[in-house]
Amino acid sequence: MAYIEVQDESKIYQMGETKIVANNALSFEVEAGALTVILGPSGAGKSTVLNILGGMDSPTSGRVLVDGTDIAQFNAKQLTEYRRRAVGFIFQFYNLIPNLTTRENVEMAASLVPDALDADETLRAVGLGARLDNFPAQLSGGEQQRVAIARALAKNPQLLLADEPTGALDYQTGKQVLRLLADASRRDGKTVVIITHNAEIAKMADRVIRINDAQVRSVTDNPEPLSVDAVEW
Ligand SMILES: Nc1ncnc2c1ncn2[C@@H]1O[C@H](COP(=O)(O)OP(=O)(O)OP(=O)(O)O)[C@@H](O)[C@H]1O
Repeated sequence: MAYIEVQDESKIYQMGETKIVANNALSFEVEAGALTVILGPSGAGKSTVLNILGGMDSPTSGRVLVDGTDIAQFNAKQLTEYRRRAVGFIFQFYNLIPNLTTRENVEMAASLVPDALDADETLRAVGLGARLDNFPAQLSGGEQQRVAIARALAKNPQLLLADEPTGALDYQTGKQVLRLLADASRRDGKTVVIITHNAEIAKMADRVIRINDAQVRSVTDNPEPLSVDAVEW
């Protein structure tokens, strides 16, 4: 059984008289420990499905099995527990707390779970050992995104979800961030899902799920995913 099984998942937003079908009967699987990219243009429905996988939203219909449990059926309390314990979420614009230091941002996330990793060690592992007492505004965009990755990793979740994690970063900095996410899968066995509109980034994935116009258009496995260093855009 795959770690994630999305079955016929639809999400419809009702805006007054208008219905917006953001996800239209999506079905796909994500394997445990693999690096999966969800690829598609702006408006395709990628963030919608990632937010559902992250327990931040629920589908209108369909099943979303994560490690054998259908999170589509979760009530608000169960979703809160799931978000806290099972998922590390990385946003395009980092979403750090501006008046907490790097260390405090990571410690706060770590305090949500019983088996958290040490905040300082996790920050050292992403190359930020010298910036523990800095505030987010004192860091570059790439450094802030690395804090956000450390914050997600420190909770030690099985699942890492990243929504356009390199979207606000330049090429070299984006590569550093992708390298950390690839290591989380390849070295640490985390299940990593990255959404992007960049087809080049998809070449580093074990599996690429293409979404367009609210539907899954293809699911392709890369027998030989490229290393981050070989990916160019
Ligand atoms: N909360 C919401 N209320 C109403 N419509 C929404 C909501 N969230 C998303 N949508 C709509 O659903 C569709 C899919 O949006 P989504 O953000 O999932 O796409 P995306 O592929 O992630 O795009 P982008 O890369 O631009 O973020 C869009 O038409 C969007 O306007």
